[in-house]
Amino acid sequence: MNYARFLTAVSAARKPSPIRILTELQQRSPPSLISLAGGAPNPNTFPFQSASIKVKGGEALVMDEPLMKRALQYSGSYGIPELLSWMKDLQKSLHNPPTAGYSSERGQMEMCVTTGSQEGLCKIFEMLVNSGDNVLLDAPTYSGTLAALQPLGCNLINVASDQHGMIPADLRKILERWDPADAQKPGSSVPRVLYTIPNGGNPTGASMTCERKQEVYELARKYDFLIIEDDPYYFLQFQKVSSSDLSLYSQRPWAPTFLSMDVDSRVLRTDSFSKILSSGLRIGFITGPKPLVERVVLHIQASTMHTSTFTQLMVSQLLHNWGPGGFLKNKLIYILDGFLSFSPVCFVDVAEWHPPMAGMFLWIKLKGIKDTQQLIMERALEKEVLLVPGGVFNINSSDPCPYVRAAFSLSTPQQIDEAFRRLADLIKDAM
Ligand SMILES: Cc1ncc(COP(=O)(O)O)c(CNc2cc3ccccc3n(O)c2=O)c1O
Repeated sequence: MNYARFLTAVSAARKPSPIRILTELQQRSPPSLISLAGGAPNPNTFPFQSASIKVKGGEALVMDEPLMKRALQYSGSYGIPELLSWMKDLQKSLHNPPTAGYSSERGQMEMCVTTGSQEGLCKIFEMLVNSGDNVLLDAPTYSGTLAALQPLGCNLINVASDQHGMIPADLRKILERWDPADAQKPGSSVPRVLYTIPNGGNPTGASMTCERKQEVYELARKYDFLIIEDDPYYFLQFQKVSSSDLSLYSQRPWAPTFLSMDVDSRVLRTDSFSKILSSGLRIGFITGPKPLVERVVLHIQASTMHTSTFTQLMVSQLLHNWGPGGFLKNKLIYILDGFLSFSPVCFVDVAEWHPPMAGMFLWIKLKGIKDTQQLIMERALEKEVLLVPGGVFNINSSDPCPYVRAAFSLSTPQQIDEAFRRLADLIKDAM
């Protein structure tokens, strides 16, 4: 793969930070090394001495004095080694990416820790998207992605989707505007990036089938574009997995990921611990070709420097205590029966929806309502119910949109029923 043609001028201009090189050199050196190089503060001056964090149903995480000094100090921009190696093992076990065995030049699988997958997305977009570029994505889509992409001045091209995710036939029809042979030509307008949320889409709850992913990947090969697989709801797929035995993952009932079919090293995958361990800890991961992950890390060096060392160490201790099998056993059970059995009678005559396949959202079309913005932002609060008007998930948020997004992660089944009873009243009043 010729990655140079995918980089923005800003990303191509980034150079390794000399200070960060020294930090990483020091971290790889024996304790006998005396460094007068890095401008790191002396942890003996820090007020925090140790910590013990109680874990539900498991052993406490202990940070004794030496570990606390490390936790409070600068660390490497890729992420701390023990967390990265744990995640690399998990990615290889779950997705068996062809790129794991590639050379660096061929796009060997590499990873870095990000401060939430939101940071990862933001830095990936800054690396790949120039003003005026054509970017493919299924809409509606995550409003945080639109917020990161639209200020870059790119041209967002909406690929139709349904309850099974992006529709390859529509993507093919869009791409027929271009000759694939032009893709590598300088100044070509052939799209170079496709963004999608393959599981438990936000806001739709839709998940892509294996067949659709394969068709999209073949189109990516034909027109030579990169795929950004934003998958924070991967572990929130409702089809139960019978075993936490990693070796069985190749037969798991879930559709394979784009990462697992990436023979060309053209997939950048963002994962997140927000929906399964903690959203406030801000831990995400990028998995992708080494030449591209390296450039994201250069941006991290010049911005956040690295994700909190303390947070990374805390999560790493938990994951090592659980082991990969324990992690999957602990975190794959995410069934909100209350919502999945959701079918309040009061609601079916005023709205329609598809049951979500994963994630935490329901995408609801309100019958007889042209645009939900005013209904939700002005009238819903009177009825003491709040949802997100669907327009915020569309490329043109001012276009009328009859949908609302409901999140079912924070409410009890009883609260959900009551909320929809109130919404049904609101819709009937409005009609
Ligand atoms: C598809 C997709 N990709 C990336 C992210 C970012 O997750 P991170 O790993 O935590 O950075 C998200 C998070 N989505 C949301 C976050 C959120 C935070 C506060 C309040 C509301 C929020 N609502 O509504 C959201 O949908 C997502 O849905």
